[in-house]
This record gives sequence, structure tokens and C-alpha cells, in this order.
Amino acid sequence: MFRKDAVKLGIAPIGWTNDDLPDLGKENTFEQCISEMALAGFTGTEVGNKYPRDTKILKKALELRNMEIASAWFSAFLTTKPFEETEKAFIRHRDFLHEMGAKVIVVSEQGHSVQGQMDTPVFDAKPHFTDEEWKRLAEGLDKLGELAREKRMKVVYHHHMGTGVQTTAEIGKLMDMTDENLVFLLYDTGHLYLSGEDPVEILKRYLPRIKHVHLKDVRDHVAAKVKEEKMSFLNGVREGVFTVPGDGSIDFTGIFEILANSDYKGWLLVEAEQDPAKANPFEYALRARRYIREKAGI
Ligand SMILES: O=C1C[C@@H](O)[C@H](O)[C@@H](O)C1=O
Ligand SMILES: [Co+2]
Repeated sequence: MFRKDAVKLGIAPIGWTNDDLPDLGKENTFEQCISEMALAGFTGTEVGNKYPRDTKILKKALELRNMEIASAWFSAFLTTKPFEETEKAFIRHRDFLHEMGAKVIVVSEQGHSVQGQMDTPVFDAKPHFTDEEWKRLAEGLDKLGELAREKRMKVVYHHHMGTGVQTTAEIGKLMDMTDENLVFLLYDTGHLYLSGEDPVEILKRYLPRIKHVHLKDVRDHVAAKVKEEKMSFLNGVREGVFTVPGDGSIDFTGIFEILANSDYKGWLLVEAEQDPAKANPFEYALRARRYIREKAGI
């Protein structure tokens, strides 16, 4: 059983409006999105591009609904651009999140990433970093980790389909090459399962370094189609490869048990990008909330 004060439940706006596929949910407003999140029983969210960037306005809208900001995605380009470019953008992002009260900063290396390319087959064309790129990535992440620590925050690295840090071996290499006190891991069930990794094994292995969790489920039959038809990551999303926990093929029982019996403290954040015209986001948020109550007892 989870300790009541250990975890908070959040949900990402990506089921309502998808920043990577802006036509998905373009009709859904920021207010509708956060109101439905709160109504479904969540108290936190990540930041989508419809959210106001003025922290006063954003805080007020969230406070009215008893919601808070858990974190927000940051794209790093440590392998392909001068460090200073990533550093400058990171500091702006960090300060915004700090002002909003978040404790973790989601970072993903987007150098050579194919996750945003509409026609690149995600299973065939993921990048592989050279030794030099690994070094730049690890050293850069340590520096971002130090910048986060200045504000008593943590960098949580997001392994991701279509990027250079996707597989078990790549996650292991990143964990080995970075400072365990500066760079932490974001555990995203959907990306691990879709990639063919064992989510339970990764959870057990890196538990002390996991400081943020994305709960995402995968529809097996769509995943098979994405592979066979050489679809891109985004076309896979459009096709419905991801869904909310309990609606796909991942059994979350063991995952919840391991987290509940560990020292994990932080967010469990449902993140299920799919077409809101096919999967009503409010309805799916309610389903996710019910599943978490049944399986995790919270
Ligand atoms: O955390 C995430 C943020 C999204 O932009 C991304 O593409 C999604 O798959 C994800 O896991
Ligand atoms: Co995620």
C-alpha cells in the first residue's frame, strides 16, 4: 500500500491537446482541460502549450481547482548544439518551474531524435550516439543537474522512443555515465513497454534514482501495426498506440507494488496521448483514476 503522504496523482494535458500533433484536441481549452483533470480526481498536471506562461495567471487558474504543476518537458540538444544554447533555455525553463513550485524538471535529449519526424519509422531509425556524443550528453546533463540543484530541484531524464536513450542498455549507460546525485530517472511505463524493454526490471534496477513517474499504457495490436507498417512515433500516437493505465496491455499490479513498498516520493502522473476525438479525455481520465484506485489503493 502506498503511504498517503508519499505520492501525488497527476495527469498530463497531452490527452486533451497534443503539443506534438497540434490538430489533436485543438478545440479543447486550457480551462476545460484542468477542470476535467480536477473533476476526475487529480491534483497535479504537467505544462502544455495552451497553459498561460504568466505564472500569476497560471497559479490562480490551478489554485481555483486545487491543482499544481508537477513538472514540464524540456528538450536538450547536448549532442548537437553548443552547451550554452541548452543551458540558456534550461535556466529559463527551470526558473518558470521553480516559480510554479515544481521540484523536478523533465529533460530529454532531442539531438538526432526522430520522435517528431512524421515519416520516419520509429522502430527502424532510432539514433545511436557515438562515444563522443555520449560524453557530451553525460557531462551536459551533470551540469544541468547542478543548475537544478541551485534551486533545490532535480533533473529527471526521460528515456523516449525514437531517441538515443530508449533501450535498457542505453538507460543503463546514461545512469552509469552521469552523477547519481545530479541526474535522476523519469520512469515512463509506456515508452519502455513499446520499446520492448521490461518495465518491472528497469523499475527494480533504478528505483533509488527514479524521481518521477509517467503512467502510460500500450495497445499491443496497435504497437504491432506500428512495427509492421513502419510507422513513425507520431503516426503511432495518432493510431492509438498509447492509452491510459488499465486500458492497454501493461499489468500495473507489480509496478504499483514495487513503488508502494519503496521509498519513492513524488508524482504518479498519467500520460496517455491519443486522439481526443476517439478517446474522450475526461472519460479516459476517470477510467485511469478508477484503475489506480483499484490497483494501487490510492
Ligand atoms: O513525457 C512525454 C512528453 C511528450 O511530449 C512525449 O512525446 C510523450 O510520449 C511523453 O512520454
Ligand atoms: Co512521458
